[in-house]
Amino acid sequence: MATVTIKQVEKDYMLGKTSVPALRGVNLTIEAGEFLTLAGSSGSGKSTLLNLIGCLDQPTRGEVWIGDAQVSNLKEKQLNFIRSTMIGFIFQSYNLIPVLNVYENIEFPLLIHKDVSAEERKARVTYFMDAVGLTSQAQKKPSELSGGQRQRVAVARALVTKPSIVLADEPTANLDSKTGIETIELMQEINRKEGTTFIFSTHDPKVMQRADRIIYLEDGMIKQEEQE
Ligand SMILES: Nc1ncnc2c1ncn2[C@@H]1O[C@H](COP(=O)(O)OP(=O)(O)OP(=O)(O)O)[C@@H](O)[C@H]1O
Repeated sequence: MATVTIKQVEKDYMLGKTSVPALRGVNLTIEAGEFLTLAGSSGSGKSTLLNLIGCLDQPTRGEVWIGDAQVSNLKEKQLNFIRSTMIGFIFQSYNLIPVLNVYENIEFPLLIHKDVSAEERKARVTYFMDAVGLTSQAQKKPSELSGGQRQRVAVARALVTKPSIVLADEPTANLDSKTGIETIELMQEINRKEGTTFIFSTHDPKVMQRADRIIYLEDGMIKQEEQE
């Protein structure tokens, strides 16, 4: 089954009284387990599309489906449920909590999942902290880590709730090229192992080449697509 279906999606932002078209008729189907990137120059609509898939915003026209739910029809409570159970987010600026250590940052999104026992929580945090190679840094605060290590904490934090989709808006933008590619390779390894769908955006051609499918956006439309 398709994990994400985008049908004739348009998104306009209002800038004062002027309407700015950010997406202009996008159609896209993403299957479960894909490792896909959104490419395109600044302003082409990558973040807007990721925000719609992440249920952080609603399209002006058209439909966004996550699994079998059309998200534009859902109330805030149902959107919250989808966001917290089906989707993991990784941000350009990591968004870690400075006062929490590595272990606690990874654990944090699980604390609202009352159905996950303390034992299961510990097992999951331990598993994903190991998967991103940070077990030896468990007690460190984000300020004591390198950029690449911080982004690995963010990857583990996005995965700990076992979402079916992970969204990453320019996850390598603040990393040097080598660390950026290592981060993408880590995401790819998890994609292969866990079957999690990854959708990320990038400007960097070296990073984009690591994806199995590249969707090129231009002026709010899909211009071209490449598949490995
Ligand atoms: N909140 C907003 N209000 C008004 N216009 C916006 C808003 N967010 C985005 N836009 C406009 O929508 C268009 C698409 O922006 P978007 O951020 O989706 O592009 P992007 O490809 O992610 O760019 P970048 O690579 O710089 O992040 C741009 O013209 C942008 O200026």
